[in-house]
Amino acid sequence: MNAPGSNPLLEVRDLEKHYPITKGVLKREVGRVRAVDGIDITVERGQTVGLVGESGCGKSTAATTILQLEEATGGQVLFDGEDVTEFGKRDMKRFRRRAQMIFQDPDSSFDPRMSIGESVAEPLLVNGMDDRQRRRRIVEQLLVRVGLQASDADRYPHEFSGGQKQRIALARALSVNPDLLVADEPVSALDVSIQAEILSIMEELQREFGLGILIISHNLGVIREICDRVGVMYLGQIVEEGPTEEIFNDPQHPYTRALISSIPVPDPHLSRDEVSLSGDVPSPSNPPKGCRFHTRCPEVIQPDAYDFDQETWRHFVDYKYRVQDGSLDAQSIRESVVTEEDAYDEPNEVPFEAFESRLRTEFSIPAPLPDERAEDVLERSIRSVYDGDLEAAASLLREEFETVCRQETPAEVHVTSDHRAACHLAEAETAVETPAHSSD
Ligand SMILES: Nc1ncnc2c1ncn2[C@@H]1O[C@H](COP(=O)(O)OP(=O)(O)OP(=O)(O)O)[C@@H](O)[C@H]1O
Repeated sequence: MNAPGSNPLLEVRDLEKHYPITKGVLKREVGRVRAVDGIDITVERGQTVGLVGESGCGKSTAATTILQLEEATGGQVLFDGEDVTEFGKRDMKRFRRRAQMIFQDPDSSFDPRMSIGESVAEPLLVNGMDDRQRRRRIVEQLLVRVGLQASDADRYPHEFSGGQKQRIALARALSVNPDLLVADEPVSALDVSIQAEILSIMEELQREFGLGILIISHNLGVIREICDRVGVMYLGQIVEEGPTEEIFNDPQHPYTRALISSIPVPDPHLSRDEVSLSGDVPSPSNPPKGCRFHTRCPEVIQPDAYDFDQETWRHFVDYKYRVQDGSLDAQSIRESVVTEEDAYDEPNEVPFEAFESRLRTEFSIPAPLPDERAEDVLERSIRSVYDGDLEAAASLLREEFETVCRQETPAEVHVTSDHRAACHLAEAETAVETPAHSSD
């Protein structure tokens, strides 16, 4: 940890990596893929910090941008207090030694023609250690340190299993005595039985070398195993961040809750209510307005005027968004009625009642809705969909069923002094618990 007043090992501030989307021969920029869209994360010496989220949330881009393997489009990466994004050649070389990375696929990390000894020694050579025997001694010590044998230095990558190769990758990363290790899905390509071994070696090495580790994983189980702190990433942003135990025991963001609920329970007799998330992560080239998670959030907030059962409300909002983005296909609903009911031969023979009933079944929307006014608007919107006028349906729904989750971007709130989350629900709760905040 830091001496008072000294800088954290790594401090990422408002980091952005946007990829331009270009068109035509002139490569005119017509949009941006917001892969990383303003993240803050800190890694102290001797600390392990996890970055977790589904595939496509921007974790790998965050890692490569932090390490300057890709140029940031905004923000700062402070390493020991110095802004890495402004480093010249010499400082960059020093940074490249002090901050090492290991990847998911240990196979791709090695040149099959080089012996393990040569591969592990490579960073030493690049950093100017010309003494061959000294290099060899260090390599042998490191191989033993990661649970292999000194004589393995003379063998070749194909002679090792995936788990052994990941141990060798660790030995190589540590050969130059780094301060920071960034590990991108270091165990997800390995058998579950081997994963625990690699994680425990990482923990031991971290203690021994006083390393700061940033570990990236889609697997919260892995993160819980070894991290002191966790950042939960969704669509290029960190939606919740805090000490690991707090994140697991008192998750504030519905996305975190959904990820936690999907961790497999080892004992099949123990059950947990798994929160299922509908659909995939939306495209970062056109992220949803307001809270980016609202298009999939099981806890999306209802307008004050309604008191729907939450699941019904979620299904209802799914219907609304499908109407609004124009992806609801009335013809396929008619066709499915024809396929399932003998009464009709052609899609255009399907009457409104059968169409409506099929649509409600598809979206799990009960008939009628418990609220009369809502039922009236819903019914009129389904009538417009039936008539092929999605525009009219969309405008009816837009006016009636708005959620704060789409209307407003949630502010980041501090649940405790070092646990933050960006969700309207967390905002409401902290406002109740700490009234002083509301008057700020
Ligand atoms: N070079 C690129 N050009 C355009 N878009 C990119 C580029 N690299 C990544 N992306 C996009 O950025 C988003 C984030 O990708 P990234 O690989 O960082 O996510 P991830 O959370 O690490 O997912 P995974 O675990 O699948 O690698 C994705 O939508 C991806 O398609």
